Formats: sequence, structure tokens, C-alpha cells
Amino acid sequence: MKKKIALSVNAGSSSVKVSVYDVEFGQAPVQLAEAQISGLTSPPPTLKYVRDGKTVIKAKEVDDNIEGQRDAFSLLLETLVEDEDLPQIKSKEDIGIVCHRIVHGGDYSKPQLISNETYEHLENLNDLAPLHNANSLGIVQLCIRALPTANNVACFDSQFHSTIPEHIRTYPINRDIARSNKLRKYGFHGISYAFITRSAAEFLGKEPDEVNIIALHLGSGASACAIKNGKSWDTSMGLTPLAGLPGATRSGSVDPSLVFHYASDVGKLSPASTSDLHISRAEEILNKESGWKALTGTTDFGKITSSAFSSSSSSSSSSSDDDDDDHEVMKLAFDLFVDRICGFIGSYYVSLRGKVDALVFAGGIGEKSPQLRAAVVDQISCLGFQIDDEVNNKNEIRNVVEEVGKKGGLDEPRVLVVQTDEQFEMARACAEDAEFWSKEKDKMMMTWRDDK
Ligand SMILES: Nc1ncnc2c1ncn2[C@@H]1O[C@H](COP(=O)(O)OP(=O)(O)O)[C@@H](O)[C@H]1O
Ligand SMILES: CC(=O)OP(=O)(O)O
Ligand SMILES: [Mg+2]
Repeated sequence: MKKKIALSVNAGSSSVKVSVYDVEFGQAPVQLAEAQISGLTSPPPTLKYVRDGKTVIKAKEVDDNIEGQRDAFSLLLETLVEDEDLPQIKSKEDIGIVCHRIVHGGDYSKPQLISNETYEHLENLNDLAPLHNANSLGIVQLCIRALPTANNVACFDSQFHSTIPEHIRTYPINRDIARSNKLRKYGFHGISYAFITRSAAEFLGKEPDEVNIIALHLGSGASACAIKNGKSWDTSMGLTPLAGLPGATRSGSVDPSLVFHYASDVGKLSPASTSDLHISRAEEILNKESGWKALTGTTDFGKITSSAFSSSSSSSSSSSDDDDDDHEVMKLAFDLFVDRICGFIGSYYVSLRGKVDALVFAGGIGEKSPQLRAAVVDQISCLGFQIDDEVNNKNEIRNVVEEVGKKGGLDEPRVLVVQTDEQFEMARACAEDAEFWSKEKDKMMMTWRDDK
């Protein structure tokens, strides 16, 4: 069967990552390049570009015209098409498939070729993932216009969690309303959890359906997942990606009544609503004006960690009151995150009846913060997890999976870091599905909509 050049587009809440692959039906995708813009919630955003495994641009600040995920994607596409040393994409017509990460996929249990019908269905889910879905659909629209020869495929964060049992995914509310309004736990970061499950299983020398894992995807959005026999059993995000752990601008779980005591008129539509996204003030406060940003003034957890661990606190006579305040609040944020993460680990450990092969750290924070990993594992040492300080403190995690825990007895759970790769996972799913290779594009493809 034919080969195609595929782009995998991962629009996160603070970044857009695009990887380019050579894909052949039924084969593992081969990565040619990866470009990303991060720091969208802590400007200036920065561009990183890697081709053939070599860093071409390390961290270039890009100007303020990048207003969001769609602008970031345009710049990334331009970077790829204009790179003369990437001969596989001489022009936009060389791109055959674009895989899009769509966070909320509702009831979809497999990736979908994007037709008018799928697009409209997904548009109806925009309000259930206010930091993600409308941005991703904006990128889909842009691809339809800019890449007329490509098939667009939607891959869903929620898909991996379709195995969560009913007693876990059900909210204790009126059943008729729950059914008619489709109010249940969906769960997100599932593309990442699928990658983590396969990679961790391979590392542990087991089949994916033999492993029990507690996985933590800790990035701008953070979640935990209990994986039983290779399938999602429970996860911390819910109907929307707001529930569970706090994030860069998200509160995570709070008392549902809190928002009514936070401000008046929280039920009204926010002035920031658009034709694509209807968001109440309450949702805006909890999704965009909370989390690390509200608590500390920064969305960068790297900054929070270094300040929390700096010694510029009370012991130093030269430190200013401001430094002390900064240190205090950063330490509060760090300790709060550790507390919430350990709460989920304890709960999932019991839910998995103590049969846990490994705890996995992933996502920007999970992969880059040895301090956070050490603090979490220290707090759960009563469950048999132990960190190996020497390996954990190494400057950089280089392999896809690295063990940062002490190898104890046969029954002792392991501690791993997985460099998750949502773009690869999406390209892999597309390469395996004959539908995306055989359908006639003209029949399926939706048309550009002038209202976008
Ligand atoms: N050295 C570091 N230590 C702790 N956290 C870090 C470090 N570097 C980056 N991060 C965090 O990782 C986050 C980005 O994670 P990532 O998973 O790439 O984001 P996204 O959720 O947009 O996909 C940043 O917001 C930052 O807080
Ligand atoms: C679902 C989610 O929160 O994703 P991200 O962490 O990429 O923003
Ligand atoms: Mg992400």
C-alpha cells in the first residue's frame, strides 16, 4: 500500500506540538521532524524545532502575534514547509494525512475521518473542553483550507477511557437528566495513557493487557489514571478536563458550591464567549483564572519548583520580604500539588487492590521535575514505592522509559518516567486503520466554511 507523509497535531492548553512522519499502512510511523511552540500561557511563546533527531532551533522566542493555538500552528506549518532540509515536504501538497488531537470526543470509541457530520458533532462538544476543542477545530479548519490534498483524522483523548466501568463513570445525580444530557465521566489525556501503557508494558516485559499501572500525566493540564489489565479503570478528569488535579490555570476539583461564593453573576455568559465557545463566568474562573496562575502568578511549574526549593527564605539575612513571600507561596503550590497527586495514588492503589506493577510519571512536569517525583514517592513510601535519588536527579531523561525507583523485591511496585508522545500515538493509530487509507477523500472531506 502507498506511503504518506503525516502530520500529527497536538494542541494542548499551553502548547502546540506538530510531528512529521513517514507512514506506511500497518507499519510503525518513522519520525522526520518535530516542531513545537510552548509557553502560550506564559508569554513570550518559544519555538523548538528538531529534524532527523537533531535540534535545529532550541528555544527561539516568537513574537507576540501568536495569540493562540491556531496562530501557533500556522507558524509551525510555515517552519516545516519552508525548511529546505526537509525534502519530504517541498510543498503543502506533499502532506497526505493530518491527525488532530481532539480532547473531547464524546462517545466516539475510535479515531474518525473528519467529514461535515463528524465536524458538526465535535463542534457540539466545544463547551465541554473550553481550553481545547474549539482551538483544535480551528486548526482543522485551517488545514482544510491550507492543505487541500490531506485527509483530516480526529483522534480523541477521551477514547482510552471508554472502558471505565459504569459504577466509576456515573455521577450520583438524576439518572434521566444524566442520560439525556450525557453527563458522565469521560476522562482525558487518553492518547498519552495509551502510549504510556504500551511503552511501560514493553519495558516491564509484559503484554499491555497484563499490566496494572497508576499513571500521572502532569503538564499544563494534569491528571491521574488507574490502568487495570492495560485498560482505563478510573481517571481524575471527568465530564470536562477541569475535574481532579489542579493545572496551570485550572482549579481542579473544588467544592462545587465554591464558585457561587467566589463572585456574583457566575452563571452569566462570559464576555469572552464566541460563536464557537459559550463559557459562563463560573467556567472561565475555574478554567482560566485559577490553578498555578492564580495561586503564584506564574503558570510555569519549573519556576514554582525552583523557587520552592530555593534557600532565599528566612535563613538568609540578605533576602527581601518579597523573596520570602514568593518562596512561601511557591512552596504552598508545590506541597498542594503533591498532596492532591498522592490522594489519587492512594485511592487508585486501593481501587486496584494493591496489584500495581508501576507508578508512571509523564507530561512536562512529570518528565522534567525530579523534585516533584521525589516528593510524591516519598509520601507514598508506605505502599512500597521507593525513589532512587541518584537516577532520579540525573539532568535529563533520555530514553522513552526510564526507571527512577529502587528495584525492590519481585512484588514491589516500580517507579518509571515515560517520555510520552501523543503525536506518535496518533500517527500509529492512523497507520493501522485501513479506513483512513481507502476511503475516497472527495466524498468524505468537508468544505471550508466561510464563517470561520
Ligand atoms: N524543568 C521543569 N520542571 C517542572 N515543570 C516544568 C519544567 N519544564 C516545563 N515544565 C512544565 O511543563 C508544562 C508543560 O507541559 P506539557 O505537557 O508540555 O504541556 P501541555 O499541557 O501544553 O501539553 C509547563 O507549563 C511547565 O509548567
Ligand atoms: C486534557 C488536557 O488538559 O490537556 P493538556 O494538558 O494538553 O492541556
Ligand atoms: Mg499536553
